[in-house]
Amino acid sequence: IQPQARDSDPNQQIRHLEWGDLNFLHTTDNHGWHAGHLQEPQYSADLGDYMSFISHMQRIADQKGVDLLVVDSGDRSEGNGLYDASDPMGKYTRRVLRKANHFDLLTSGNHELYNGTTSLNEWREMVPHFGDRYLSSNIEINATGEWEPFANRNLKFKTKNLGLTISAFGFLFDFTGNDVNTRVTPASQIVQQEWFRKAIADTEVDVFLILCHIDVDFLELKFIHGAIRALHPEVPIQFMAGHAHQRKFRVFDEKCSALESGRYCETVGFLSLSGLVPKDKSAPRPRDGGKMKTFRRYIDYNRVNFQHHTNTTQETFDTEEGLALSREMTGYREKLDLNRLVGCAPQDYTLDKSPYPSKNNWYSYLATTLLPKMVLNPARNTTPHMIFINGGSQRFDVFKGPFTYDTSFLISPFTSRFLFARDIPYPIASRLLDYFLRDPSPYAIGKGAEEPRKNSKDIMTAMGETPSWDPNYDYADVLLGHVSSAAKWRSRPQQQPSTLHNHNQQILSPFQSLTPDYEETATTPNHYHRTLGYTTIDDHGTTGDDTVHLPFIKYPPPKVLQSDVGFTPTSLLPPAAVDIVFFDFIAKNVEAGLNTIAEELEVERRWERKEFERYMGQERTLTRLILEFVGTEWGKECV
Ligand SMILES: Nc1ccn([C@@H]2O[C@H](COP(=O)(O)O)[C@@H](O)[C@H]2O)c(=O)n1
Repeated sequence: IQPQARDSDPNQQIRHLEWGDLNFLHTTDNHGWHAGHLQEPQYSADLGDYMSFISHMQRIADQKGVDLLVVDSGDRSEGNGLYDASDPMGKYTRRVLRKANHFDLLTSGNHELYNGTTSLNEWREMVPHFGDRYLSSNIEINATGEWEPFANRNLKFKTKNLGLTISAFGFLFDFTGNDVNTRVTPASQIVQQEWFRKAIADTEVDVFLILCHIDVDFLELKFIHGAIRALHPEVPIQFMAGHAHQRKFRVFDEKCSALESGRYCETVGFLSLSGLVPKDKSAPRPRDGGKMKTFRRYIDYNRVNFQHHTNTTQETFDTEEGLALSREMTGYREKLDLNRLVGCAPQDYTLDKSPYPSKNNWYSYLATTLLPKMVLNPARNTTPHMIFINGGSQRFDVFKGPFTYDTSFLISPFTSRFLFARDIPYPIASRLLDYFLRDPSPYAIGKGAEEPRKNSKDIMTAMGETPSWDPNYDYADVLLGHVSSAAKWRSRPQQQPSTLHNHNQQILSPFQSLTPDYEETATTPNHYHRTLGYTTIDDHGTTGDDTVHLPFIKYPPPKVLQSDVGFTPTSLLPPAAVDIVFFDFIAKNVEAGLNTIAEELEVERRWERKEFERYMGQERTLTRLILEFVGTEWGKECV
């Protein structure tokens, strides 16, 4: 744990783990948060603590004679000062991850590929270090003038204790926002390639393991599932998924499920498979034979929970390696000056725990206060303008109290530049937001590829081209929006709110009664403390989270926010034309939006991206602007 962080409340109710034959610890979308959450005790463990946890879990697995695999689904990059403040970015993150060397298997996310230098450094430093264990079945890199697989496409191996034969792959969703030095082949094409078909034709495999940076509800998983199931109706398939920044678990069939383990070092996903029978007759027989069973649990990323699950104490938990790694990260954080106090946030500003717009919402604060004050171009300041920011560019809540140099990266890590399109006729400009809201491009977190993924034509084409396609799949649920059995849980009859009480015997609000954990709450002994946290509902029900929490309400964040400067949109006399100011990250969307609207309005003018100009200097990133704003506007007396 880092010196500035605090341990979580030890008096919370924690649900246990059920070990199986093959067990997993899974992380995803950590985005550089390996030093832990300094302002949130519930997620305050760091990578050193996680290493100690893994070593105890490994000991338990060995004692039980079962297997444990530690896997990571990518997006280790971007989103925390430990990653973003170094030059080159990720220098220390990659170093500590190599030193920890704790992954049995890992793969890449989209954030390893947005920036050409990031992908090159990942390929140069991480891929050779992890060797065969770094899996990437659908990414290629051109680092030497030739295209080559980014990492190992498939690994077949036997587990240490039970000798289970695993065939593992690593997939990224159909991502198209990558730099030109990498290319991503859609899963629907990979499943038809010779090498993949040969690999899945293997009849010795006990478990197909698909490590992927793909949300459990994305269509890509159906392609992979369908291709394997067509050859192996009975062999277990396990997806270890990522990308949506959520805790999710989805059942595909009796022997196939997908686990997605949240984000930002808030969650370690635990999954166990029991009832596995090795095809290799010389392998030891698992004790629990019989019907296959899958168990999942989302562990809150803190030392108290890690100790609970390993039956250790403050005195017996830490390993030498874990402590050394924590110290090393403390040193890097000091070197990067991440603890420097910049200002004091006067209140909490949240991305999705308060409605947009409202006074506690960060996007609202940006739109009304910060952007108009900080996004400046002396030559154009007097021209009315609209500033557009894609919602996914803002990554984390601001907490009341100390705002450090590190915080600026947690909130807004990207180095996007501000561009502008000058003198856009108001009738066109005023329709842009609506265009963005209708456009399927990824403006927000976890949204995936640019192409509309629910396009029935694409799906039918792919089905036709995949000879082994399982005709029993119901594609309607993909086309219409997936309704998993989680929805059934949500819609099942609830207890009356008036009969429910929390541990302080307060009557719960009707909203709270919607969360199934309250059925437990009503019968839980009073001595447990309840903190706000995850109350996940997934395909196995309502008890996936290891810690029994009070729920927080989540509101939809804006896909794109608009800040109007120098005019009042409701005025009867709007300006004839405005400047459109935006991140270069959405430049192609602005270009497409302007031209689509112009066409709709039968205006002849068309725009090209090369006409867009810099609104501010290259170094005036939103991260920098936030730092300057906080330093001058928020004061340094934290109460
Ligand atoms: N340079 C960038 C890169 C990404 N974004 C935003 O992040 C979203 C993707 O993040 P995930 O963690 O969900 O993979 C993407 O849709 C953008 O909204 C950005 O703003 N700038």
